[in-house]
Amino acid sequence: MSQSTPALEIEDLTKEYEDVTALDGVSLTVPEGSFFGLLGPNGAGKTTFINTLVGLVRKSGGTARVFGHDVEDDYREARNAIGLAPQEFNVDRFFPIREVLEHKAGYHGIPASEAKARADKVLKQVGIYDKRDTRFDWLSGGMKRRFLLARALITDPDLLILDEPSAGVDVQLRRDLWDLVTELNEQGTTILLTTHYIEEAERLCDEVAILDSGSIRAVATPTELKGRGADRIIVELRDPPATLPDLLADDSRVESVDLDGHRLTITARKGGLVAPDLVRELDRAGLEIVDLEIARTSLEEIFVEMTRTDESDASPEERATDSVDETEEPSEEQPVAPDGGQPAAEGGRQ
Ligand SMILES: Nc1ncnc2c1ncn2[C@@H]1O[C@H](COP(=O)(O)OP(=O)(O)OP(=O)(O)O)[C@@H](O)[C@H]1O
Repeated sequence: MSQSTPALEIEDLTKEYEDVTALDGVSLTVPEGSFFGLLGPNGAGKTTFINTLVGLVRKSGGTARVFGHDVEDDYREARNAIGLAPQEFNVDRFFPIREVLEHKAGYHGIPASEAKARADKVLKQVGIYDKRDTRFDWLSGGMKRRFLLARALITDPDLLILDEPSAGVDVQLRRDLWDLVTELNEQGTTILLTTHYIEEAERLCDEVAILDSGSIRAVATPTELKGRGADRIIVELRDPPATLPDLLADDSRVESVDLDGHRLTITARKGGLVAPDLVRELDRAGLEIVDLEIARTSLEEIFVEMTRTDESDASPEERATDSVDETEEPSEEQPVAPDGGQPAAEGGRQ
Protein backbone atom coordinates (compact mmCIF):
# COMPACT_ATOMS: atom_id res chain seq x y z
CA MET A 1 0.00 0.00 0.00
CA SER A 2 1.58 3.25 -1.09
CA GLN A 3 1.33 6.39 1.01
CA SER A 4 -0.76 8.11 -1.62
CA THR A 5 -3.43 5.41 -2.02
CA PRO A 6 -6.66 6.85 -0.63
CA ALA A 7 -8.54 4.85 1.99
CA LEU A 8 -11.63 5.07 -0.21
CA GLU A 9 -11.98 5.90 -3.89
CA ILE A 10 -15.61 5.85 -4.93
CA GLU A 11 -16.70 6.65 -8.45
CA ASP A 12 -20.27 7.00 -9.61
CA LEU A 13 -21.53 4.38 -7.17
CA THR A 14 -25.17 3.43 -7.58
CA LYS A 15 -27.50 1.07 -5.78
CA GLU A 16 -31.08 0.35 -6.74
CA TYR A 17 -33.43 -1.67 -4.56
CA GLU A 18 -36.27 -2.44 -6.95
CA ASP A 19 -37.99 0.95 -7.13
CA VAL A 20 -35.74 2.75 -4.60
CA THR A 21 -32.53 4.46 -5.70
CA ALA A 22 -30.50 4.34 -2.49
CA LEU A 23 -27.23 5.57 -4.07
CA ASP A 24 -27.49 7.81 -7.08
CA GLY A 25 -23.97 8.20 -8.47
CA VAL A 26 -21.82 8.81 -5.40
CA SER A 27 -18.21 9.89 -6.04
CA LEU A 28 -16.00 10.43 -3.05
CA THR A 29 -12.37 10.20 -2.00
CA VAL A 30 -11.41 9.62 1.61
CA PRO A 31 -7.69 10.25 2.12
CA GLU A 32 -5.63 7.82 4.17
CA GLY A 33 -5.40 8.94 7.79
CA SER A 34 -8.38 11.27 7.70
CA PHE A 35 -11.31 11.42 10.09
CA PHE A 36 -14.15 11.61 7.62
CA GLY A 37 -17.80 12.23 8.43
CA LEU A 38 -20.73 11.06 6.34
CA LEU A 39 -23.76 13.10 7.30
CA GLY A 40 -27.28 12.66 6.07
CA PRO A 41 -30.88 12.42 7.21
CA ASN A 42 -32.68 9.11 7.67
CA GLY A 43 -32.83 7.16 4.45
CA ALA A 44 -30.08 9.21 2.77
CA GLY A 45 -28.18 6.05 1.84
CA LYS A 46 -25.41 6.04 4.47
CA THR A 47 -25.82 2.43 5.56
CA THR A 48 -26.24 1.25 1.98
CA PHE A 49 -22.99 3.03 1.12
CA ILE A 50 -21.14 1.32 3.97
CA ASN A 51 -22.67 -2.05 3.21
CA THR A 52 -21.43 -1.92 -0.39
CA LEU A 53 -17.90 -1.43 0.95
CA VAL A 54 -18.02 -4.50 3.20
CA GLY A 55 -19.84 -6.77 0.77
CA LEU A 56 -23.21 -6.85 2.48
CA VAL A 57 -24.85 -5.10 -0.44
CA ARG A 58 -24.00 -5.63 -4.09
CA LYS A 59 -23.69 -2.33 -5.91
CA SER A 60 -25.72 -1.70 -9.06
CA GLY A 61 -23.01 0.36 -10.78
CA GLY A 62 -19.83 2.38 -10.40
CA THR A 63 -16.63 1.43 -8.61
CA ALA A 64 -15.49 1.39 -5.01
CA ARG A 65 -11.92 0.73 -3.88
CA VAL A 66 -10.60 0.35 -0.34
CA PHE A 67 -6.88 1.16 -0.16
CA GLY A 68 -6.77 0.39 -3.86
CA HIS A 69 -8.67 -2.94 -3.60
CA ASP A 70 -11.87 -3.20 -5.57
CA VAL A 71 -14.73 -4.14 -3.22
CA GLU A 72 -15.91 -6.91 -5.56
CA ASP A 73 -12.87 -8.04 -7.56
CA ASP A 74 -10.53 -7.96 -4.53
CA TYR A 75 -13.24 -8.52 -1.96
CA ARG A 76 -11.15 -10.23 0.66
CA GLU A 77 -8.34 -7.64 0.68
CA ALA A 78 -10.84 -4.81 0.76
CA ARG A 79 -12.83 -6.43 3.55
CA ASN A 80 -9.77 -7.25 5.62
CA ALA A 81 -8.74 -3.59 5.61
CA ILE A 82 -12.05 -2.54 7.18
CA GLY A 83 -13.28 -2.75 10.75
CA LEU A 84 -17.00 -2.05 10.88
CA ALA A 85 -19.01 -1.13 13.96
CA PRO A 86 -22.51 -1.33 12.50
CA GLN A 87 -25.64 0.46 13.59
CA GLU A 88 -27.44 -2.78 14.29
CA PHE A 89 -26.54 -5.38 16.89
CA ASN A 90 -25.73 -8.21 14.50
CA VAL A 91 -23.87 -10.30 17.04
CA ASP A 92 -23.86 -13.97 17.88
CA ARG A 93 -25.71 -13.66 21.17
CA PHE A 94 -25.11 -17.04 22.73
CA PHE A 95 -21.34 -17.12 23.18
CA PRO A 96 -19.16 -15.28 25.68
CA ILE A 97 -18.07 -12.07 24.00
CA ARG A 98 -14.37 -12.99 24.09
CA GLU A 99 -15.16 -16.10 22.07
CA VAL A 100 -17.12 -14.05 19.56
CA LEU A 101 -14.04 -11.88 19.09
CA GLU A 102 -11.73 -14.86 18.72
CA HIS A 103 -14.06 -16.34 16.14
CA LYS A 104 -14.12 -13.08 14.21
CA ALA A 105 -10.32 -12.93 14.26
CA GLY A 106 -10.14 -16.50 12.99
CA TYR A 107 -12.50 -15.67 10.15
CA HIS A 108 -10.03 -13.00 9.08
CA GLY A 109 -7.13 -15.46 9.14
CA ILE A 110 -5.59 -14.51 12.49
CA PRO A 111 -4.05 -17.57 14.25
CA ALA A 112 -5.80 -18.76 17.43
CA SER A 113 -2.93 -17.88 19.80
CA GLU A 114 -2.82 -14.32 18.53
CA ALA A 115 -6.60 -14.04 18.41
CA LYS A 116 -6.83 -14.57 22.16
CA ALA A 117 -4.32 -11.82 22.93
CA ARG A 118 -6.02 -9.46 20.52
CA ALA A 119 -9.44 -10.16 22.03
CA ASP A 120 -8.15 -9.25 25.48
CA LYS A 121 -6.47 -6.12 24.14
CA VAL A 122 -9.56 -4.73 22.40
CA LEU A 123 -11.84 -5.59 25.32
CA LYS A 124 -9.52 -3.57 27.56
CA GLN A 125 -9.39 -0.76 24.99
CA VAL A 126 -13.17 -0.32 25.03
CA GLY A 127 -13.42 -0.84 28.79
CA ILE A 128 -15.41 -4.11 29.05
CA TYR A 129 -12.63 -6.60 29.79
CA ASP A 130 -14.34 -7.56 33.07
CA LYS A 131 -17.35 -8.71 31.00
CA ARG A 132 -15.26 -10.99 28.78
CA ASP A 133 -17.05 -14.20 29.83
CA THR A 134 -20.53 -12.69 29.53
CA ARG A 135 -22.70 -13.35 26.51
CA PHE A 136 -23.73 -10.43 24.33
CA ASP A 137 -27.38 -10.63 25.32
CA TRP A 138 -26.51 -9.90 28.93
CA LEU A 139 -24.57 -6.71 28.28
CA SER A 140 -26.19 -3.32 28.84
CA GLY A 141 -27.00 -1.20 25.77
CA GLY A 142 -23.88 0.91 26.25
CA MET A 143 -21.67 -2.15 26.69
CA LYS A 144 -23.12 -3.61 23.49
CA ARG A 145 -21.99 -0.49 21.63
CA ARG A 146 -18.54 -0.81 23.19
CA PHE A 147 -18.44 -4.45 22.15
CA LEU A 148 -19.27 -3.60 18.52
CA LEU A 149 -16.28 -1.28 18.53
CA ALA A 150 -14.08 -4.00 20.04
CA ARG A 151 -15.20 -6.40 17.33
CA ALA A 152 -14.38 -3.80 14.66
CA LEU A 153 -10.90 -3.38 16.15
CA ILE A 154 -10.02 -7.06 16.47
CA THR A 155 -8.46 -7.15 12.99
CA ASP A 156 -6.45 -3.97 13.63
CA PRO A 157 -8.11 -2.34 10.60
CA ASP A 158 -6.61 0.45 8.50
CA LEU A 159 -10.11 1.84 7.98
CA LEU A 160 -12.52 1.91 10.90
CA ILE A 161 -16.13 2.52 9.92
CA LEU A 162 -18.53 3.63 12.62
CA ASP A 163 -22.17 3.64 11.59
CA GLU A 164 -24.07 5.88 14.00
CA PRO A 165 -21.92 4.92 17.01
CA SER A 166 -23.71 7.37 19.29
CA ALA A 167 -27.26 6.20 18.58
CA GLY A 168 -28.93 5.71 21.94
CA VAL A 169 -25.82 6.04 24.12
CA ASP A 170 -25.38 8.31 27.11
CA VAL A 171 -23.09 11.32 27.24
CA GLN A 172 -20.31 9.55 29.14
CA LEU A 173 -20.10 6.68 26.69
CA ARG A 174 -20.25 9.06 23.76
CA ARG A 175 -17.25 10.94 25.15
CA ASP A 176 -15.36 7.69 25.83
CA LEU A 177 -15.99 6.61 22.25
CA TRP A 178 -14.85 9.98 20.94
CA ASP A 179 -11.63 9.79 22.96
CA LEU A 180 -10.90 6.28 21.79
CA VAL A 181 -11.51 6.91 18.09
CA THR A 182 -9.59 10.18 18.22
CA GLU A 183 -6.62 8.30 19.66
CA LEU A 184 -6.89 5.61 16.98
CA ASN A 185 -7.01 8.29 14.30
CA GLU A 186 -3.94 9.97 15.75
CA GLN A 187 -2.16 6.63 15.54
CA GLY A 188 -2.94 6.47 11.82
CA THR A 189 -6.27 4.66 11.48
CA THR A 190 -8.55 6.24 8.90
CA ILE A 191 -12.03 6.77 10.35
CA LEU A 192 -15.31 6.95 8.47
CA LEU A 193 -18.11 8.03 10.76
CA THR A 194 -21.78 8.31 9.90
CA THR A 195 -23.82 10.37 12.26
CA HIS A 196 -26.93 12.44 12.81
CA TYR A 197 -25.17 14.33 15.56
CA ILE A 198 -23.81 17.49 14.02
CA GLU A 199 -21.83 18.25 17.16
CA GLU A 200 -20.08 14.92 16.77
CA ALA A 201 -19.08 15.65 13.17
CA GLU A 202 -17.99 19.15 14.00
CA ARG A 203 -15.87 18.04 16.89
CA LEU A 204 -14.23 15.00 15.38
CA CYS A 205 -14.11 15.18 11.61
CA ASP A 206 -11.55 16.95 9.49
CA GLU A 207 -13.79 16.59 6.45
CA VAL A 208 -17.46 15.81 6.01
CA ALA A 209 -19.64 14.77 3.10
CA ILE A 210 -23.33 15.54 3.16
CA LEU A 211 -25.36 12.74 1.59
CA ASP A 212 -28.98 13.29 0.75
CA SER A 213 -31.34 11.07 -1.25
CA GLY A 214 -28.38 9.03 -2.46
CA SER A 215 -26.38 12.02 -3.73
CA ILE A 216 -23.44 13.92 -2.28
CA ARG A 217 -24.47 17.54 -1.71
CA ALA A 218 -21.14 18.82 -0.40
CA VAL A 219 -17.69 17.71 0.71
CA ALA A 220 -15.80 20.18 2.89
CA THR A 221 -14.27 20.79 6.28
CA PRO A 222 -16.86 21.63 8.96
CA THR A 223 -15.42 25.18 9.07
CA GLU A 224 -15.74 25.61 5.29
CA LEU A 225 -19.33 24.42 5.42
CA LYS A 226 -20.18 26.84 8.16
CA GLY A 227 -18.62 29.63 6.07
CA ARG A 228 -21.23 28.91 3.39
CA GLY A 229 -24.08 29.94 5.67
CA ALA A 230 -25.13 33.44 6.62
CA ASP A 231 -24.49 34.84 10.12
CA ARG A 232 -26.75 37.31 11.88
CA ILE A 233 -25.42 40.54 13.37
CA ILE A 234 -27.91 41.83 15.91
CA VAL A 235 -27.45 45.42 17.04
CA GLU A 236 -29.37 47.12 19.82
CA LEU A 237 -29.54 50.90 19.11
CA ARG A 238 -30.02 53.51 21.85
CA ASP A 239 -32.56 55.48 19.79
CA PRO A 240 -34.46 53.87 16.94
CA PRO A 241 -34.01 55.90 13.73
CA ALA A 242 -37.15 57.18 12.02
CA THR A 243 -35.98 55.65 8.75
CA LEU A 244 -33.46 52.91 8.12
CA PRO A 245 -30.19 54.39 6.79
CA ASP A 246 -28.69 52.83 3.68
CA LEU A 247 -26.24 50.52 5.42
CA LEU A 248 -23.53 48.45 3.74
CA ALA A 249 -25.16 49.06 0.38
CA ASP A 250 -22.15 47.93 -1.70
CA ASP A 251 -21.22 44.93 0.42
CA SER A 252 -21.97 41.74 -1.52
CA ARG A 253 -21.69 39.67 1.70
CA VAL A 254 -24.84 41.29 3.09
CA GLU A 255 -28.11 39.50 2.37
CA SER A 256 -30.60 41.59 4.34
CA VAL A 257 -30.92 44.52 6.73
CA ASP A 258 -33.98 44.72 8.98
CA LEU A 259 -34.97 47.24 11.59
CA ASP A 260 -37.50 46.46 14.30
CA GLY A 261 -37.71 49.31 16.81
CA HIS A 262 -34.36 49.47 18.59
CA ARG A 263 -33.14 46.24 17.05
CA LEU A 264 -31.23 46.11 13.78
CA THR A 265 -30.56 42.68 12.25
CA ILE A 266 -28.07 42.24 9.42
CA THR A 267 -27.87 38.85 7.72
CA ALA A 268 -24.49 38.40 6.06
CA ARG A 269 -21.87 35.84 5.15
CA LYS A 270 -18.69 36.23 7.19
CA GLY A 271 -20.51 38.23 9.86
CA GLY A 272 -17.32 38.65 11.89
CA LEU A 273 -15.73 40.61 9.06
CA VAL A 274 -18.85 42.64 8.22
CA ALA A 275 -19.43 43.76 11.83
CA PRO A 276 -16.56 46.33 12.03
CA ASP A 277 -17.76 47.98 8.79
CA LEU A 278 -21.27 48.09 10.19
CA VAL A 279 -20.09 49.70 13.42
CA ARG A 280 -18.26 52.40 11.42
CA GLU A 281 -21.32 53.13 9.27
CA LEU A 282 -23.65 53.33 12.26
CA ASP A 283 -21.20 55.69 13.94
CA ARG A 284 -21.11 57.86 10.83
CA ALA A 285 -24.93 57.92 10.76
CA GLY A 286 -24.90 59.10 14.39
CA LEU A 287 -26.58 55.93 15.71
CA GLU A 288 -25.31 54.84 19.11
CA ILE A 289 -24.88 51.12 19.72
CA VAL A 290 -25.93 49.70 23.07
CA ASP A 291 -25.20 46.06 22.28
CA LEU A 292 -23.92 43.99 19.35
CA GLU A 293 -24.03 40.24 18.97
CA ILE A 294 -23.00 37.96 16.12
CA ALA A 295 -25.01 34.74 15.82
CA ARG A 296 -22.96 32.41 13.69
CA THR A 297 -24.50 29.81 11.43
CA SER A 298 -24.16 26.39 12.94
CA LEU A 299 -23.19 23.34 10.93
CA GLU A 300 -26.61 22.06 11.88
CA GLU A 301 -28.35 24.94 10.10
CA ILE A 302 -26.28 24.33 6.98
CA PHE A 303 -27.10 20.64 7.16
CA VAL A 304 -30.83 21.31 7.52
CA GLU A 305 -30.70 23.78 4.64
CA MET A 306 -28.90 21.34 2.34
CA THR A 307 -31.05 18.34 3.12
CA ARG A 308 -34.45 20.00 3.42
CA THR A 309 -37.16 18.07 1.58
CA ASP A 310 -40.85 18.65 1.06
CA GLU A 311 -41.79 15.21 2.30
CA SER A 312 -40.00 15.45 5.62
CA ASP A 313 -40.03 18.30 8.04
CA ALA A 314 -38.44 16.36 10.87
CA SER A 315 -35.73 18.43 12.54
CA PRO A 316 -32.24 17.02 13.10
CA GLU A 317 -33.02 16.97 16.80
CA GLU A 318 -36.00 14.75 16.13
CA ARG A 319 -33.86 12.57 13.91
CA ALA A 320 -31.08 12.52 16.47
CA THR A 321 -33.33 11.02 19.09
CA ASP A 322 -33.62 7.88 17.00
CA SER A 323 -32.15 5.10 19.00
CA VAL A 324 -31.25 1.58 18.14
CA ASP A 325 -34.21 -0.71 18.26
CA GLU A 326 -32.88 -3.47 20.41
CA THR A 327 -35.83 -5.67 19.70
CA GLU A 328 -34.63 -6.09 16.13
CA GLU A 329 -32.92 -9.33 15.27
CA PRO A 330 -30.72 -8.42 12.32
CA SER A 331 -28.90 -11.13 10.48
CA GLU A 332 -25.26 -12.00 11.08
CA GLU A 333 -22.73 -10.47 8.80
CA GLN A 334 -22.73 -12.56 5.63
CA PRO A 335 -19.55 -14.39 4.76
CA VAL A 336 -18.21 -14.35 1.24
CA ALA A 337 -19.43 -16.96 -1.14
CA PRO A 338 -17.48 -20.25 -1.12
CA ASP A 339 -15.56 -19.22 -4.22
CA GLY A 340 -14.14 -16.42 -2.09
CA GLY A 341 -14.60 -13.97 -4.90
CA GLN A 342 -18.02 -12.46 -4.67
CA PRO A 343 -19.62 -10.94 -1.64
CA ALA A 344 -23.04 -12.02 -0.50
CA ALA A 345 -25.62 -9.58 -1.78
CA GLU A 346 -28.08 -7.71 0.38
CA GLY A 347 -27.13 -9.77 3.39
CA GLY A 348 -27.31 -7.11 6.06
CA ARG A 349 -30.52 -5.25 5.51
CA GLN A 350 -33.60 -6.75 4.06
N1 LIG B 1 -32.75 -4.06 1.61
C1 LIG B 1 -33.42 -2.99 1.17
N2 LIG B 1 -34.46 -3.14 0.31
C2 LIG B 1 -35.14 -2.09 -0.18
N3 LIG B 1 -34.86 -0.78 0.13
C3 LIG B 1 -33.86 -0.56 0.99
C4 LIG B 1 -33.09 -1.65 1.57
N4 LIG B 1 -32.14 -1.10 2.38
C5 LIG B 1 -32.31 0.25 2.32
N5 LIG B 1 -33.34 0.56 1.49
C6 LIG B 1 -33.81 1.92 1.15
O1 LIG B 1 -32.70 2.65 0.64
C7 LIG B 1 -32.72 3.99 1.10
C8 LIG B 1 -31.44 4.30 1.86
O2 LIG B 1 -31.45 3.57 3.08
P1 LIG B 1 -30.20 3.53 4.08
O3 LIG B 1 -30.55 2.60 5.19
O4 LIG B 1 -28.97 3.28 3.31
O5 LIG B 1 -30.19 5.04 4.62
P2 LIG B 1 -29.45 5.66 5.89
O6 LIG B 1 -28.91 6.96 5.41
O7 LIG B 1 -28.49 4.68 6.45
O8 LIG B 1 -30.64 5.90 6.89
P3 LIG B 1 -30.68 5.87 8.50
O9 LIG B 1 -29.96 7.10 8.95
O10 LIG B 1 -32.13 5.92 8.78
O11 LIG B 1 -30.03 4.60 8.94
C9 LIG B 1 -33.99 4.12 1.94
O12 LIG B 1 -35.01 4.63 1.13
C10 LIG B 1 -34.28 2.69 2.35
O13 LIG B 1 -35.65 2.50 2.57
